[in-house]
Amino acid sequence: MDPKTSPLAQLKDPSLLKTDALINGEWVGGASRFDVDDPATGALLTHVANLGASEADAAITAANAAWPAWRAKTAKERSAILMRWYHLLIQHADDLARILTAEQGKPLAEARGEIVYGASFVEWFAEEAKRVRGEVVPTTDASKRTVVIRQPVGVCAAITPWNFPLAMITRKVAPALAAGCPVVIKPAEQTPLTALAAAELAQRAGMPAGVLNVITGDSEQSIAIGQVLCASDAVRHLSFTGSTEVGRILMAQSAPTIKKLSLELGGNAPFLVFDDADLDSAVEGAIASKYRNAGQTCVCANRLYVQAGVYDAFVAKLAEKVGGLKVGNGFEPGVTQGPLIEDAAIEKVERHVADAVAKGAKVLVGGARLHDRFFQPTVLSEATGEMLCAREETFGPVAPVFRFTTEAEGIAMANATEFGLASYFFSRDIGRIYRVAEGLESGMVGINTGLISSAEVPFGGVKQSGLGREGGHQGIDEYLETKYLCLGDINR
Ligand SMILES: NC(=O)C1=CN([C@@H]2O[C@H](COP(=O)(O)OP(=O)(O)OC[C@H]3O[C@@H](n4cnc5c(N)ncnc54)[C@H](OP(=O)(O)O)[C@@H]3O)[C@@H](O)[C@H]2O)C=CC1
Ligand SMILES: O=C(O)CCCC(=O)O
Repeated sequence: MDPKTSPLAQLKDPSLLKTDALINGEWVGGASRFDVDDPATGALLTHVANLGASEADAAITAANAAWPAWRAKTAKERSAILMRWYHLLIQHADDLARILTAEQGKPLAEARGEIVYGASFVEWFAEEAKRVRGEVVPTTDASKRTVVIRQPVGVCAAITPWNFPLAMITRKVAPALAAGCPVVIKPAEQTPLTALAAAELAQRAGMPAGVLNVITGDSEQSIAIGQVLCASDAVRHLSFTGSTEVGRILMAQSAPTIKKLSLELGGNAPFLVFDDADLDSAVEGAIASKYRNAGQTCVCANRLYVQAGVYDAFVAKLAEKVGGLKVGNGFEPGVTQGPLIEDAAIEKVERHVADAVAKGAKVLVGGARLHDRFFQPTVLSEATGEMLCAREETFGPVAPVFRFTTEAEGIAMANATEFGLASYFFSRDIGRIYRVAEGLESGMVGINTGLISSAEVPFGGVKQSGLGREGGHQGIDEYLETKYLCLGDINR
């Protein structure tokens, strides 16, 4: 790409554009580079250090060496560094958003929203660092005292996806750092630049060398890096967000070292609208949930179930609103839907739509690729359980709308999946709200809202959507070991 027309040419602070990896406080170029492209234009943005197994090993060694001093800092000292990092992320939000849109494609305003959201995990865990408490347990033996303390687990690895290039890193790394653990981050091949810019700001915040390391690599090297991270005895915890398939591989690879795991995997979220719902609010919620990040979010509504009495009215209102969404390059003002991340992603969306139409779905709006990686925001009515979109995450801007009659049937359809990350429903009946919220098999339930994420709540799934919780006061527990101390003979 011509450096003058590159979206990255307009950074207020060009030194945020880092293309080397960060190991032990040093920027490392490596022997080869891989391309990072703008998914909206296909143009080359830059080349990034293509590292592999030996550099992953070096990063683990550096992190392990940095651990004693990092854990020995007081919580207040670690908190102060995290708070400085938070302020720098916010101060540079415009540049970070620009980098994020350039490599990921989401509209600039949405990218800026992600920077603020991503930074909020750093702020939250800077505060939580000071609230890691132990316990004194009343004993049944008068000669003993029993105490429980909590200590950092050790070196933590974070493997993160392209759909939230900052937030998926900070949601893992901030609690680890707050707890006293050093980290090795492996960002996605498509979106290393946001991760590296955030790492540069962590350096400026005073993060000691080796405490925060970023290893970049292409897809092939990612596999090698993943193997090293999983096989290492020094790495005590691995946190991963991405596909269930890769989550399973990492879990198997971590078995020999019995690593602690946090896994945030596929979603296939159901979104139910009951006859008693406020329909305008349900349509608004569906748009927010389904079309955020062009449908490329693991908590995006994937299957919309609407009760028979309001089905026709709901789909008509939804189709009308979806028809008004503006698709285009994320840097264009007013655009709400950017490109999909890669060719394989748009091909999957096309496959799901073609399959649904072949099996009887009607296209109410959209239904086709506009050009390149841009897909029309789509609403399909008369969706049924035999369609691919009922079973697999589409990860794109397609809303298949299924019909149900009774509350029990709606819950059963929603739960008919091996996944259980988020679910949503709209109802104004308080009894139903409790029944359905308790009946849905998912780690999170949005009730009369399509947006549920924030730093202070526990994010995570049940069933094959993963293990552990990120965010909330629970988020730091993943990075702490519980140790029980038994003091005997106290009367001598
Ligand atoms: N739960 C969620 O938030 C997400 C779900 N997905 C789902 O997954 C599908 C595929 O997306 P994709 O990006 O390929 O997701 P992946 O699960 O393949 O990738 C996520 C991260 O894992 C890395 N990775 C992939 N394979 C390995 C491995 N064997 N060892 C170590 N690291 C590995 C990737 O690196 P690299 O990029 O270098 O290959 C990336 O950093 C999407 O269509 C969507 O359905 C995707 C992203 C997020
Ligand atoms: O895993 C994802 O797809 C990111 C979730 C975004 C969020 O925190 O809402």
